[in-house]
Amino acid sequence: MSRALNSRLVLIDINSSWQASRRLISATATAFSSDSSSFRRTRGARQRIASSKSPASSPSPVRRPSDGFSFDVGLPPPDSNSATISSRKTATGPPTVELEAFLEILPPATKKELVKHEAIGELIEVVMDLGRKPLARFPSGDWIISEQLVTPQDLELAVSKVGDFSDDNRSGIDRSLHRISAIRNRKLQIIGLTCRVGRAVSGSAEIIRDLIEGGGSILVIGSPGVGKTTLIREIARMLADEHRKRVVIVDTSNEIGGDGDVPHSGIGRARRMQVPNVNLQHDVMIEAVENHMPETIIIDEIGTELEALAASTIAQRGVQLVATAHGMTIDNIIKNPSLQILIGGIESVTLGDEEAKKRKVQKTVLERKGPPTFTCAVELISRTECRVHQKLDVTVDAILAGKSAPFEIRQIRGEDDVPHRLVTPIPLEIFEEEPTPLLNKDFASEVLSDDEDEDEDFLPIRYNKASSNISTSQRSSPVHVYTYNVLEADLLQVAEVMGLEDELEVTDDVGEADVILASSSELKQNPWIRRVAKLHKLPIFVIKSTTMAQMVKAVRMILERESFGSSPKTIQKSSSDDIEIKGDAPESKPSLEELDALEEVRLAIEYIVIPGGEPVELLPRRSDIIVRQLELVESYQLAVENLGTHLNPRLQILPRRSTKKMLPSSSPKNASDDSEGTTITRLPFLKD
Ligand SMILES: Nc1ncnc2c1ncn2[C@@H]1O[C@H](COP(=O)(O)OP(=O)(O)OP(=O)(O)O)[C@@H](O)[C@H]1O
Repeated sequence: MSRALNSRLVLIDINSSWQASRRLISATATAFSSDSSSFRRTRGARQRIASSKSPASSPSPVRRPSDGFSFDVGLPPPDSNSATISSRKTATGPPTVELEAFLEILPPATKKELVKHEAIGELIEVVMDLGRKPLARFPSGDWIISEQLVTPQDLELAVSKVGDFSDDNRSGIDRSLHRISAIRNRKLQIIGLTCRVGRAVSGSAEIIRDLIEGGGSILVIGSPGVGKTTLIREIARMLADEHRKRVVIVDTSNEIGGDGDVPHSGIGRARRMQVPNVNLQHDVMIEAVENHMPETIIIDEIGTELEALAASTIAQRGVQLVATAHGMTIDNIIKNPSLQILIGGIESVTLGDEEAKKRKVQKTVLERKGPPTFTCAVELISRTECRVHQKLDVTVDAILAGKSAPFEIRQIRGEDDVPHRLVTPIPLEIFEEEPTPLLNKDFASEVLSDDEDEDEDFLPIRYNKASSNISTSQRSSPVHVYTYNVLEADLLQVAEVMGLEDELEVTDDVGEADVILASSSELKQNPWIRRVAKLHKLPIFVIKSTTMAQMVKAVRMILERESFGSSPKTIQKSSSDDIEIKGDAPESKPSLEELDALEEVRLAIEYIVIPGGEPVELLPRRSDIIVRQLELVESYQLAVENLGTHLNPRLQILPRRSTKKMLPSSSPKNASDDSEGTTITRLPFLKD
């Protein structure tokens, strides 16, 4: 197998203009053909692959104005000459010079075995844990190198050959890109090493060349080891060498520019700032902008809130940012409170009736607070495939609205005998979804029928809102939720953003739970969830997908159930084995208007009156509904006034504690037999 990395030196020499190369790369059907010594691309650009036996032809990776650009696959150590470049061989060949530096740190016996592996050129990591067999990681999987267990001497030998470990327990080999990470025992002695082979992979950023050239800030995300660092190293080189930009790398673990004070040539002309202490990364990021006039800043791993803030400051100063963050998808970033700022931050917004109707969404929505720090985002799926979000703001807005985000899938479609195969962009796909159903609808319609595939995004299963087994008076605060296949952290995060974190708790003891929240797929796969629910007499809320919007709905419905619950109900077994939760007074089921009115009260109190200390005037309502509103205000022990008229009663909730208890009345009249502007104290109150 001869993929780009493990292969011989490849020179791509494009004489056409930069624009031409750009067009070339973005062409959907870019085709290559190759043989052992050369390959052609069908759009006129000339390339040649220097024979691995022709070291003299190895160029500097720096762009030469006269001949377009050139780059090599498999980078030499900076002090090596061209001959060392050409020593790169196919995967089945002997290791390269730089790989040899890596192998040097291994115990001789381990090294001897490892070099025999046919895919040595593709080696990713060697893991050495005290008292265990040494392990090699390849793209194809893990491989036990030898039966001999790792000894303290093996580890000592390795440690003696690498630089000092910094406070993130990482070290490197001078002038190489390899990363050595230590695991320590409680006495801080090193008992394990993860030794990663670092490589500069020229051409690895072709897949997003258009984004790089576009000048926008790029966020690269992907799971550990997928190739993020390798990608941004190449981006740094491209921008510095080919675009002559002033690029500064904030290199926290010396992973991008390699260990030692002279940076690896893999970063080209880009400058590199080392970071003395991992916790100072954000300071160095700001220092880079303030002192070195960069046009682009490259950062590996934005992980803390301070770093995210620094990134946003940098972006505000008009500097292009290229950074990585851990996570598989944008959704992960949105749900990470420390990193949320990178996508603009999120907040919970209560829509007015009209707006809610116009948008066809529930009243409380999550929205982006401000512009994202990055223009676009790249989700690295593998070294050869990524999802591109050209407009991060659009993507984030779509996710928050519970819709599928628009994205582009890009692949490098390589064949074993083709050293490089470039971008195959698939046109932007926008998957429009119907807006999720309104929350404030008749709950009766949300009770699931036997057909579990009912077309609802979020449904309480066999649970009638008016049929809670917990009455308002019995309500335990917070509500304890037991989840199946719904991430606890996500749920709590949503509750926090909605300001409801005190009202909801996730429990891992189903006996303590008030409700069950499950994903529909989980419920389908595990019928015993129903049995558990039945046993504990719990309603099951089902969400179709674990998007933020769905979670918001889930939280709202779970808590609204508490707010609106009426008298204690019982869970009854249906004729089938399924649980059926029946209300004993279906006629008391709240109307849509009533739900809306109560929701208005709840939001006013929880978002404005209590946190902001401001009074809120409610909409005029029918007097029977006013009575229900009063009951709800009473449960918060807040004072109210009637600002309306006899025919048009209207409440104002005041930010002060009620000294009286109100008597809920069943008679609408009670709520309204006053004239304009009279206070609600004319309504019947209980004595203190
Ligand atoms: N395009 C590529 N071709 C060949 N090897 C690659 C490529 N990209 C990455 N690698 C190799 O894969 C391994 C992991 O790459 P890298 O360190 O860039 O991943 P990462 O996503 O930054 O990991 P982490 O999140 O753990 O820092 C390294 O050994 C690297 O040399």
